[in-house]
Amino acid sequence: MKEKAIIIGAGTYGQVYAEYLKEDYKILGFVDDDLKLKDKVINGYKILGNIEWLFNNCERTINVFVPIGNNKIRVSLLTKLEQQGFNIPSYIHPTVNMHNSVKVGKAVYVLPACNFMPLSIIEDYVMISMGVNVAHHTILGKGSFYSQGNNVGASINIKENAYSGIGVTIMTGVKEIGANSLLGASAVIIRDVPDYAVVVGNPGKIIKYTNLIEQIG
Ligand SMILES: CC(=O)SCCNC(=O)CCNC(=O)[C@H](O)C(C)(C)COP(=O)(O)OP(=O)(O)OC[C@H]1O[C@@H](n2cnc3c(N)ncnc32)[C@H](O)[C@@H]1OP(=O)(O)O
Repeated sequence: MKEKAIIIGAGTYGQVYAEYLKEDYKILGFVDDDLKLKDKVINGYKILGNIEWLFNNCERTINVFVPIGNNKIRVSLLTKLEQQGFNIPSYIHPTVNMHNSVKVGKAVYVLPACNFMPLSIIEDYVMISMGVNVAHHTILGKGSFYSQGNNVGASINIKENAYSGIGVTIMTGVKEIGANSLLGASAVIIRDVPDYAVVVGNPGKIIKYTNLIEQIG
């Protein structure tokens, strides 16, 4: 019998994850704080209640997934769920090619057709969209996010909550991508990126320092 699962966030990512997760879990429905969604049914799944309802009413044996692109929101919810004793499994799509030396943290989400070379590390709460390639010895830091088609070189330390837009390339030779940094769509990163930097273009250049991570995803 399939284990039960609830998905936090009924937005587009939540709906996509429901389609993947239903292969392995009995999806009970979504939890969402958006009042407009109260009592609605989305793609066949009920909105069961808001986040407060989940914490106050659900058994701790339930599996909870939080496929929310906004790093700050995802990390804060997963931290609270973990502290409160909920199961927060990872989801790795069956087409993902991951060498058995790759270390995978808690509540890591990886969509189809990603490739991970030996000895790469995926820390807790990382979210990865489809078609992302990660070379050896690279560390994807806690709570970071990778949009579709990212190409990440070898031996790069990507720090917590970094956000990488669609089609980004991070060249081997780069040592560090800063915490809370944001790599714009299609950027080609050839130098280290400081914390909170927003980098765009080829070659990638810093356009500002800001906490855009608060808003994006
Ligand atoms: C499955 C999925 O949905 S995956 C979706 C993943 N999301 C993404 O990939 C989006 C990532 N976000 C971006 O690339 C955004 O453009 C950001 C965050 C880098 C910048 O956003 P903002 O702060 O709003 O910057 P804004 O739009 O004002 O642009 C500032 C300047 O940078 C330029 N710029 C912005 N983004 C890019 C980019 N990706 N590449 C090149 N130049 C860019 C703009 O043209 C503008 O230049 P100008 O000042 O000469 O006119």
